[in-house]
Amino acid sequence: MQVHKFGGASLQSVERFEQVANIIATALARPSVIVISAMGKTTNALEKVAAAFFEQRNADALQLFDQVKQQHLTTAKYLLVLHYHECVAQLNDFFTEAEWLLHDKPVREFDYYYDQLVCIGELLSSTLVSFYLKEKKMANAWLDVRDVFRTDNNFREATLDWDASLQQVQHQVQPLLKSNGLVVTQGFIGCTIDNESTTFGREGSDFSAAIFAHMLDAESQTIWKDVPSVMNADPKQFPNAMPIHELSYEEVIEMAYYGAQVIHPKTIKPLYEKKIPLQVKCFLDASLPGTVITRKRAQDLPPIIVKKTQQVLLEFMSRDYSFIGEHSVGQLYQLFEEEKIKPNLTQNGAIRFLAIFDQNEEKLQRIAAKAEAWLNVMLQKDLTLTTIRHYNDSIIAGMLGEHQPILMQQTKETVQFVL
Ligand SMILES: Nc1ncnc2c1ncn2[C@@H]1O[C@H](COP(=O)(O)OP(=O)(O)O)[C@@H](O)[C@H]1O
Ligand SMILES: N[C@@H](CC(=O)OP(=O)(O)O)C(=O)O
Repeated sequence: MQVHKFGGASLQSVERFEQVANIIATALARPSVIVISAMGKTTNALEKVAAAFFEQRNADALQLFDQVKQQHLTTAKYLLVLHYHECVAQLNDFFTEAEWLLHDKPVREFDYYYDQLVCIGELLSSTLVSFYLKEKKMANAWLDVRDVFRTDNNFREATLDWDASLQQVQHQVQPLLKSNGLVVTQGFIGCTIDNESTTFGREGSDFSAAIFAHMLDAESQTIWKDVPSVMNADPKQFPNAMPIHELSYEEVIEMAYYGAQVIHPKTIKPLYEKKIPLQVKCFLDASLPGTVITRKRAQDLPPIIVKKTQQVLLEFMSRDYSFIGEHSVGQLYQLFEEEKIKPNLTQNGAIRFLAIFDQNEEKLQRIAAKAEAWLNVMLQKDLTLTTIRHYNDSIIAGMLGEHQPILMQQTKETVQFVL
């Protein structure tokens, strides 16, 4: 069996739904599990709904949610004739799930409401895909993954209960695959034992697909993207980026760790453990070779560049020339954990500790305020963190130009600098 994942970009318009259905008709083996992300930028839109609700701007939240609703209803109208009413009935169930909550008052933490609302994106898009495949005479079973993936209640960064989830996969998914050939389900989301929805963190659908691949001993997992393959840099930032057709799990895990937004970092481990190849293919042209990721170490890789903009530097300095030792750094990491925020790069000096983060004004201000109890703290915004794997001197010189980096770290394989 195979696992295929279609991300938001592959479902951002009616034409793209048609392309996805063509790929499913022609390029997928049976049985396959099809893991679906939310349409286009729906997750961002639902994040705004959650924020408005939590600030008790219920009317705004309902209005923002209505835009999400209309977008899905319009898509259903364009895609479906035979199965239109059945599909709208299922979409309405999820609309009601969200609206029921949006009329309420928040009494729990933000992350809980975030997950209850944001998970709706995947439930809606997978419903559309499932009915559209039926419309195209492709039998399939739609599965609410919340009945299968058990997680803890660490909302927005849930941890999977592998044993409990494996049992559900065996009891529910395997029979569905046998009888239907195709199972359409959601990425990114799961559920606690108390029936509360959870999410695995932004862009977590690749990870969901890898969980299925691992548990079902898939022959392969394929992620369908809007790029020809994994490239040696984001082609949106570097138009001359080159395709890379073969990569090792290790290389991809490093790329993802440094912030390449092409594959979610948690995806590799479940595949690595079962030696399942990960393919990245282009949904715009399925005949392109794409990238195959396996245990095999690729030779002669070009420099691989990951550029993260909108970075913020927090500089923590000791007040009295005492060293910033393990204890102080440990306390800082505790603050980062409390705020559920991870530094992208750190550097420890005698009396200084530097940490680079993605921009998140509120969280970073809170960390700075708390750390000021024992340290001086400075914050610098609008920086760019560049990571180059397999670098050479000329590429570093070309990227630095006349600039002097604020921070630079270099190992044999990787150089990182902040400008
Ligand atoms: N090294 C890279 N190779 C290819 N694409 C990359 C790379 N780094 C970043 N990207 C970006 O990843 C995008 C595809 O991922 P994404 O938008 O998350 O797709 P989806 O949401 O559909 O899964 C591409 O459009 C590209 O801009
Ligand atoms: N919809 C979620 C999960 C996801 O993985 O999406 P995508 O596959 O489009 O990156 C997000 O946007 O974070």
